[in-house]
Amino acid sequence: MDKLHITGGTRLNGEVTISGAKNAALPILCASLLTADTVTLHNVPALNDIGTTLRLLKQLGVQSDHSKDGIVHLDASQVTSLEAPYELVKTMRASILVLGPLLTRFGEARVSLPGGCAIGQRPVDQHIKGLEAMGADIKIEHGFVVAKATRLKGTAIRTDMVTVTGTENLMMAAVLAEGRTTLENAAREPEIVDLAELLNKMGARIQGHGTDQIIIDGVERLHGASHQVVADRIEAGTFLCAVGATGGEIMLRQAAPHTMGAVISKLEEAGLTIECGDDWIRGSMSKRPRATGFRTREYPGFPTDMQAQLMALNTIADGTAVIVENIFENRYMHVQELGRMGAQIDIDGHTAVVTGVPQLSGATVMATDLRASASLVIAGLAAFGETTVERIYHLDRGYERMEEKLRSIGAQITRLQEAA
Ligand SMILES: CC(=O)N[C@H]1[C@@H](OP(=O)(O)OP(=O)(O)OC[C@H]2O[C@@H](n3ccc(=O)[nH]c3=O)[C@H](O)[C@@H]2O)O[C@H](CO)[C@@H](O)[C@@H]1O
Ligand SMILES: C=C(OP(=O)(O)O)C(=O)O
Repeated sequence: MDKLHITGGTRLNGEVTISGAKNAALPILCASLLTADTVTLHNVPALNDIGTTLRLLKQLGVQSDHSKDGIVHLDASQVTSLEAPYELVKTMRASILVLGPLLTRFGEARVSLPGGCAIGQRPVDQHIKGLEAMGADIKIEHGFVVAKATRLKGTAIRTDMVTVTGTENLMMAAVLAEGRTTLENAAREPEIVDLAELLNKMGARIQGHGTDQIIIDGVERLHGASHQVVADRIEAGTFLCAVGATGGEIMLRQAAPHTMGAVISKLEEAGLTIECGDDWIRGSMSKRPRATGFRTREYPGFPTDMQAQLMALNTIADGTAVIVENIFENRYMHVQELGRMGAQIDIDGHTAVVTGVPQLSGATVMATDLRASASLVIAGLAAFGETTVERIYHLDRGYERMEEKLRSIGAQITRLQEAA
């Protein structure tokens, strides 16, 4: 299993190109199942989760190629299987996103209950409830969601909570359903807007994406389209936290600052100077960070996927920050590892109280999930001495060439490859 070795204490300076968003690219790849024509995607990041999704689609019969420059062509004209097996689904939450497309286009699907980051229970009851409301017959059998329908029928669906992949699955199911579907309490994340824009290019009739009420008028069939995946706001936020922790100046290219309002304003509160253009962000830091409390919320609130990284910045801040994680019940697994580096963090239920220390000290730590891994890298970059981050396969699920990008702006970070 690969590890990262970091020598901390170097300021970061330079330019980084932000990749396409994992959480937009994954549903968009699954959307290719909705048409027999070719879908061409640009700006698809080279990540383990993308590889897993392409393998899953291949197993269903979808032909694809992923070029080095991030272009993927997908052809779902010959779908030969309607089953997503456990082996391909176990590591990745987003694999549940083949359920809606398969069911609505082929009337049947058998999808293993998904894995993904172990940050909470993460049931898929709202996906199932919504599809049942559209007329699907669904059973859970031997760890699989087994769904059947003749043609799904549009209806009004109100999910009990705001769910990102739930909204995506139901939106994809609704595009080929008979009549109008209204999704109430819908998620408003930029990745949902990106998916809806692709679907509309394919001939879908979706309105209201980006608001909490999405209206979808079903059509008989969709056609091929070409689409550029939106920039990864979490990757961009992670790099800004890194420069906030080490000091220095970073220019992020091909970023989407309009999707990052809550993160940018918290980072400014922490002391970074941030300037933005349409597709770039410049962030600089020349002092010790200020303690900055926050509560995670659905978009446009502060994203849970940035909680661990901003916590890492708070560990060396001046003052005490109160952090509340509202989305997932088990998303503080980085706290113990940050503690090994000298961080002072107390947890009480959903609340973490971080008392900043002047300096962290390097240690061997273990990554437990994707964003937890990123927080340990940030802590290692800022710490005095050597840090080894173990189990970085989590990081490889969601960050494209992270250590190369960090090295290009001056970080002393290397990957230690070990035979499995
Ligand atoms: C691939 C992808 O896009 N992953 C993102 C997606 O995950 P994901 O789509 O899994 O997250 P959800 O928005 O669905 O989850 C929000 C909350 O609702 C609960 N819930 C959700 C669905 C359901 O049927 N029942 C239920 O109880 C979840 O356990 C969680 O507590 O949004 C999360 C919240 O922004 C992000 O952290 C993930 O990075
Ligand atoms: C939690 C995440 O991913 P997933 O939903 O794929 O587990 C994430 O991207 O931070």
